[in-house]
Amino acid sequence: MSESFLKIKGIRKEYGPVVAVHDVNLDVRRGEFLTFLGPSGSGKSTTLYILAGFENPTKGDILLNGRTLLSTPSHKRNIGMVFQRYTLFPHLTVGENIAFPLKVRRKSKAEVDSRVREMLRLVRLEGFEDRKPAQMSGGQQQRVALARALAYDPPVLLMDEPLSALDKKLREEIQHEIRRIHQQTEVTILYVTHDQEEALRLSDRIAVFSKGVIDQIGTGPELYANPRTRFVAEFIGDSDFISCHLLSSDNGQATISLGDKAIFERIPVHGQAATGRKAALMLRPERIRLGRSNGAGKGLSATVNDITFLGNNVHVTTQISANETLSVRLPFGHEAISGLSRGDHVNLEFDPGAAHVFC
Ligand SMILES: Nc1ncnc2c1ncn2[C@@H]1O[C@H](COP(=O)(O)OP(=O)(O)OP(=O)(O)O)[C@@H](O)[C@H]1O
Repeated sequence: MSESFLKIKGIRKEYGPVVAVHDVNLDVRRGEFLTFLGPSGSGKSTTLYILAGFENPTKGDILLNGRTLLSTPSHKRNIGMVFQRYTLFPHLTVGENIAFPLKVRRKSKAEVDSRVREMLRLVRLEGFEDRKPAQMSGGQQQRVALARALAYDPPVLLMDEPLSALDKKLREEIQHEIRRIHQQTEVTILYVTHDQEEALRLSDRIAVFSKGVIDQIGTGPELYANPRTRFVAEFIGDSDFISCHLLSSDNGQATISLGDKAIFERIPVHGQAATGRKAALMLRPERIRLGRSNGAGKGLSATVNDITFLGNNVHVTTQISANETLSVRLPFGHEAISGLSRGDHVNLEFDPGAAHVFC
């Protein structure tokens, strides 16, 4: 992974009055696994279709190794695709499906046969060569689709929600396979999903889409630890937002008050910070420390509302004011939970770096 070899420059796409993509800019590195993550309608698929050549942008350009792709028709772009709806040819066998893009490229029979065997090995489907797609499970079919897309060694592979039709267990299994295949082939992958867990599991970097633009791009841990917008904070990881007052802000760090007395300092602040204004404090449930209240704690006073057992975690909902709650997640067996019950008074603390203020 080094130099930028795929560049998306100022892409905009209008469908009549609908602006599907406003202004998307992206530098993709060779060998990178980059995921477009965002809610339905945020412009992920449209951006991918423009890369594939199924759609033309209203504005902007796409460069592969410094040369525009827009003048090259879709079938000549040499880009692999695995789409949820871009299914296998039902009348061809698995082997014939994988061989198809090679035959189109007029490869010799010996080359086709050896490449089909290699691809079947890569997706761990040796022995399935003569089956028809209908005789295979959904997960196996997607692995064949992956083999077919990779057969001619494309520099870039586009995947649009390829696993959305599969159940959770199978999805995880194929995610694992996709990761292994990416590491083995070093193909550059652009992957679309609206599932944050899938994005975090697979990607080197994630581009978070919102309303036709990329709100933020970074590795999973970067987006989780340093979300620049409230939207990204809500989309990656779990979070609660409570209202606070901004007392002062300096150099990207804020001092805030919560309720009447609790004051917190050095909290990263985002947006147009205006002293004296109301803002939203974001906290992750797993970054809050919960202790028994002795009335002298320097954190937030709260009352336990509910305790839910979730397997390896325990989720504690606390009431911090008449109409605001805050969730705390603790590992099962944590000493803070032992003997804890509804109605107990507790003290909640967090490190300044574990919180964010959004104005
Ligand atoms: N052919 C089209 N004609 C008109 N509007 C379209 C067309 N294709 C997409 N749109 C609109 O553009 C916006 C972005 O759509 P797009 O499919 O790119 O979003 P997405 O993030 O991929 O969503 P999903 O996860 O639901 O596929 C949506 O508002 C959609 O309705």
